[in-house]
Amino acid sequence: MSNAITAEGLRKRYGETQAVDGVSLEVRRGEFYGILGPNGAGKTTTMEILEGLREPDEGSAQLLGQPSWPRDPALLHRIGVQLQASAFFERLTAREQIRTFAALYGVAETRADEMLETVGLTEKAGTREDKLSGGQAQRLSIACALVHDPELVFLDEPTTGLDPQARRNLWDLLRRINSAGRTVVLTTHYMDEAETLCDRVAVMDHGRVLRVGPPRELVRELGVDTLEDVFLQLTGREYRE
Ligand SMILES: Nc1ncnc2c1ncn2[C@@H]1O[C@H](COP(=O)(O)OP(=O)(O)OP(=O)(O)O)[C@@H](O)[C@H]1O
Repeated sequence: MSNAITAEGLRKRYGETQAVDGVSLEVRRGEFYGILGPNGAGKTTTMEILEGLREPDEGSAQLLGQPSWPRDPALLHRIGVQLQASAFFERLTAREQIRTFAALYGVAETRADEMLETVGLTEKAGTREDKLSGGQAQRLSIACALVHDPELVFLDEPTTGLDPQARRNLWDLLRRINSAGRTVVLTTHYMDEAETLCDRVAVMDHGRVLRVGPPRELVRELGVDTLEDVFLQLTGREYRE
């Protein structure tokens, strides 16, 4: 079977900024894959190209065996993308939001309500999206990305802004999804998160992939103690500004 993702020679420039500068990577089916890098490393742009939301200037990506660009509507049912909270439908409650996403995918309302429960938002089901806290909106966006049980899920910094308990709950949820055979690709600024969840990580900086491997192997190869040390050694930078 083909990889979940195969990307070759991706490049993307915004004006003077070479955001992505020759990224090639492979994500296997069923893998939990992390993209790490300092601010501005090109993680989000790379994800957007992989998701088929952005056209690369050069290079190409295959998503579940299909070209990611031009966007193939048949792939939409098979992938889940966590959108920013600003992409919610205006003035709908949490329940209405996720039921709307469910309806777009032809998924039952009961499944939408279950997902709300899974991310701990049942009590907020009747709250309008603009009245949710940052962490609650974050969890709602993740629930919306997962409502149609996609084979491949993309999450961009999913636990940023969550309190420790919500973060653990989300880790459990992502582990369950992955154990059920789903492929998960995420970006994160938290090295403990990458170490705990990811089968392999790609460390990026300046639009390039510097190194790929299982966290523990990278630690061993570089002769350091933690993934944080790996990050520091490869990028020469702390992982947060
Ligand atoms: N739409 C855009 N227009 C112009 N420049 C952009 C755009 N999107 C990203 N950039 C620039 O491209 C570079 C890479 O940005 P990108 O968001 O991909 O990095 P990132 O690794 O996700 O960063 P962060 O961790 O801060 O989210 C940055 O220098 C950013 O300022």
